[in-house]
Amino acid sequence: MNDPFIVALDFPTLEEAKTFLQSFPNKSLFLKVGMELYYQEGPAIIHYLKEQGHRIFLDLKLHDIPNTVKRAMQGLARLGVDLVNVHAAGGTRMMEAALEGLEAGTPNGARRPYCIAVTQLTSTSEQMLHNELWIDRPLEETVLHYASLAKKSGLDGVVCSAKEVPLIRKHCGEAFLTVTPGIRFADDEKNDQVRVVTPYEARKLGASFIVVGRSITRAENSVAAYKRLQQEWKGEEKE
Ligand SMILES: O=C(O)c1cc(=O)[nH]c(=O)n1[C@@H]1O[C@H](COP(=O)(O)O)[C@@H](O)[C@H]1O
Repeated sequence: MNDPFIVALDFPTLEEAKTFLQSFPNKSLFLKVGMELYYQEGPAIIHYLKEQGHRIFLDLKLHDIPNTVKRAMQGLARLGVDLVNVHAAGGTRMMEAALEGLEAGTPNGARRPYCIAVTQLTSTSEQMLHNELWIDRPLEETVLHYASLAKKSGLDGVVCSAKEVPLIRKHCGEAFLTVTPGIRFADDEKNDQVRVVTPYEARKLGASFIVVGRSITRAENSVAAYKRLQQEWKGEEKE
C-alpha cells in the first residue's frame, strides 16, 4: 500500500463513476467506495473496480453490536477489498469482532483486508463535540483515546484529520496507519469539512494516506487536480 492517495469515488451510480474513471485510462488508482455508491450498486461495483485493476477502500463505517459487525465483515472480506473501516465508538469488543470476521472471511492464501477505525469524523468541530455530543474532553484527546482503543483491539490504524497525526504516531507508533480525509487545496471550499488541511500540510504532518473526494471528483479538470495533488504532496505548494 505505497501510493498515498485515495480517491473518494462519491457518485450515485456506476455509470457516473465510470465516466469519472475514463479520465484516468490505464491508471491503477486507490479508490474509496463509500455508502453513496455501494448502497446503490452493491458488490458488483467492487467486482468491476477490481477487474479494472484498482485497489479498494470499502468505507462503510460499521458501528453495531459485535456479532453483527463480525458477520458483516466476514462477507466484506470475501469481496477481496484492500481496506475497510469501523467506528471506534463501537468499542474494543466490536473492533475485535470486526477482525475476527475479516479473518474468517478471507479466502485461503489471500491477505485479510486492513481494518481501520474512524476516531472523530473530520466534519466534527471541538464545539460540536462539547455542545451537541456532550463529550467534555478536548477533541484531540478523544481522537488519541479512540486511536489507542483501535490499536489495543489489533486494528491496523485509524481515520483522523492529519492535524492529529503527529500525536497518534507518537503514541501508537510509526507502523500504525493514519488515513486522513478533510483534504483541501488552499483555494477550495471546505464544504461540510471542519478539520481540514492541504495535501502539502498532510504530508508534513506525516499522514500515511490522504483521502480526497470533491477536490478531484468535482474539479473542472480532474486529471489536472490529481497532478496538483501529486505535486503538492512532493512539497511543491507555493507558500
Ligand atoms: O471514513 C472516511 O473515509 C471519512 C471519515 C471522516 O472522518 N471524514 C470523511 O470525510 N470521510 C470520507 O472522506 C471523503 C471526503 O470527501 P471530500 O470532503 O469530498 O474530500 C468522503 O467520502 C467521506 O465519507
